Amino acid sequence: HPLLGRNARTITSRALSNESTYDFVIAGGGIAGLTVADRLTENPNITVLVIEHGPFDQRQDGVMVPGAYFPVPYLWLPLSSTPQTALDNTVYGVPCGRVVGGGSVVNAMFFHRSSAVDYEAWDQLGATGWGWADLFPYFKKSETFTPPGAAYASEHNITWDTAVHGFSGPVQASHAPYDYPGSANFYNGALSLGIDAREDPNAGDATGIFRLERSIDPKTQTRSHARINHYDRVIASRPNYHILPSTAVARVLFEGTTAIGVEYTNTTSSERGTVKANKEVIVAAGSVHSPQILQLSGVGDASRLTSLGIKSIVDLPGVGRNLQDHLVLTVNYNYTSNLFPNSGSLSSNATYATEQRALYDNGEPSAFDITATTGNLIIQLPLSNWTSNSSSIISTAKSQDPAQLLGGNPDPTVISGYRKQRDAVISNINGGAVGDISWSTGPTTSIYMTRPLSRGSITINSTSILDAPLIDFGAITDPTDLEILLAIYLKNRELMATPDIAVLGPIETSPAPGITDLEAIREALKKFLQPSNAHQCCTNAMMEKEDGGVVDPQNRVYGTEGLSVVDASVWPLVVASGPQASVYAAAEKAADSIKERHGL
Ligand SMILES: Cc1cc2nc3c(=O)[nH]c(=O)nc-3n(C[C@H](O)[C@H](O)[C@H](O)COP(=O)(O)OP(=O)(O)OC[C@H]3O[C@@H](n4cnc5c(N)ncnc54)[C@H](O)[C@@H]3O)c2cc1C
Repeated sequence: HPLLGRNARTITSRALSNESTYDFVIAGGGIAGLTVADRLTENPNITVLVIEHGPFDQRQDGVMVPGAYFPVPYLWLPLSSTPQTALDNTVYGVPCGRVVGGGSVVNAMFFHRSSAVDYEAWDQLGATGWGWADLFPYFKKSETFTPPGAAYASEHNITWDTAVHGFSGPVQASHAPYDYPGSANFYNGALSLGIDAREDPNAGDATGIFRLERSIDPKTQTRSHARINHYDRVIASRPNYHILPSTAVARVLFEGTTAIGVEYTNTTSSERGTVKANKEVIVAAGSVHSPQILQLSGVGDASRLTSLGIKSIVDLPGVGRNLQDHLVLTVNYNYTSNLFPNSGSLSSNATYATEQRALYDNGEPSAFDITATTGNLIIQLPLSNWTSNSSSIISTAKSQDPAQLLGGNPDPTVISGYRKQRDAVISNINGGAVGDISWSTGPTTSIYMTRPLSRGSITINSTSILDAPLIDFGAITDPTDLEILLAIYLKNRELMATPDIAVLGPIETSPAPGITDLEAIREALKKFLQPSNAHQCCTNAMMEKEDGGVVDPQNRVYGTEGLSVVDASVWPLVVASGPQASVYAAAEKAADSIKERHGL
């Protein structure tokens, strides 16, 4: 092979010709893309080219140092939503990473699995073979977990179950060796409300209160991201693994319905070219951009694509439908007697910040070990633990007409899949978590709504990859979601009123200070709600084609040959935890499936 033998860290388009051929071409070098590239190139006879829209990061503090996380570099800018009809037509930013390593380079580094019931729902919805027991070995394979020291762990209520972790995988995972004193108040306040302490959320039950594991190398207290753990880690011995950065995959090239390569364009020089794939084109551009690439390639709703002048290769109306994310509501407080230090201290107290930075640089426990502005603890609960009103919320959910909710005359297959998803979500609503509360110990408490019933979409609006697609979160188009959010918000008021937290003197400043009328609270929540926590998924769902599905359980795009999708866009349902641990595990599983079908 002409490209073998070059141990190129990166490859430039000048080194490629339109005749250049790899076994696999991967569109998008984020978490899933680099995980799969790493596993495929374990075989020295297999060549892989990853084409990534963004550049390599420069290992600056904003990437590597948890406490220096804000402002976040390498976000995809500008990227915005369509006006959100249920939120007064407000337009919101769409947070995504655009860098080699994708979301793992810019995310808040929380690294944890969801409850088994979430993956069981995938399996039931058509992702056959993707249940908890199927994914479990891949969760272990993906991580090297380093538990904290015993004394520190017992002082800070950190517990874990060794049997469920991996100890030789690529992602370095650990607990922060530092915490603010207010965390104890949060923890004890939660227990006093009857919320269970979970020994280890990674064991199949991710409900209760627990300390968050992070994708951070405990030896250096720096981010373990996909470029480090699935590229830098192996590249010295992999001349068969190439990355072409700062280049957009413009479309997949077909011969009939067989994918034979891709067309790409440099994102700054607009230089264009094509490259061939012998065995497969693997799409891994994330849940916003993977459906965009498929649609631009003629894979999607045929009538929509034809109206833009794109030749239809396969009519798959589910491409770009089923967009899900976690919604975020920030509740702000002034504290009359908060403890020092807290998560606000790094920005408000220069002496403390200088002292903590010196400790960090010296390798000692420091506030810089914690992701800036976010707490170490989280509460995740099912609906019936947030509210005594769950049966009335379930009735609201059941009374909705799925076809009406989707809007825009959706294909009957998409409606059919949505109905099945709703049944699965509603039947588990008192099982797995539907939302979270995390108090940073400083001015902000974050409420996450992690089990939305509303659905959004990604739809191309031009024939160019350099134009953003229409991104419609469909936020709270199902009014049930607002009721669930309201329930969590009200529970948070109870939490803040427990003696352990009340002693700190929290005074709410937004979104609904002093308001008790429920309708007025709903309106206030809508004003402060963010439709995205950067956890977009599910836009190329692994479901039956008759249910609006896009890929089969081996990640292959229906109606095509040589084309697969491996990123979070293939999930049928969003998981009710930070997604990245599940993206790594699902990509490990996809890599095994690809190897198997090619006899590798
Ligand atoms: C700000 C932020 C904070 C987050 N915090 C957390 C957290 O704390 N915990 C957690 O679990 N999850 C978190 N996430 C989410 C998590 O990072 C994502 O779920 C995960 O990265 C998704 O993986 P993926 O492989 O599907 O896509 P990505 O990792 O997003 O990778 C997709 C890649 O494809 C590239 N691409 C797009 N279009 C093209 C194209 N046309 N051609 C070539 N390349 C293309 C993109 O540049 C990107 O690098 C966060 C995400 C963000 C953005």
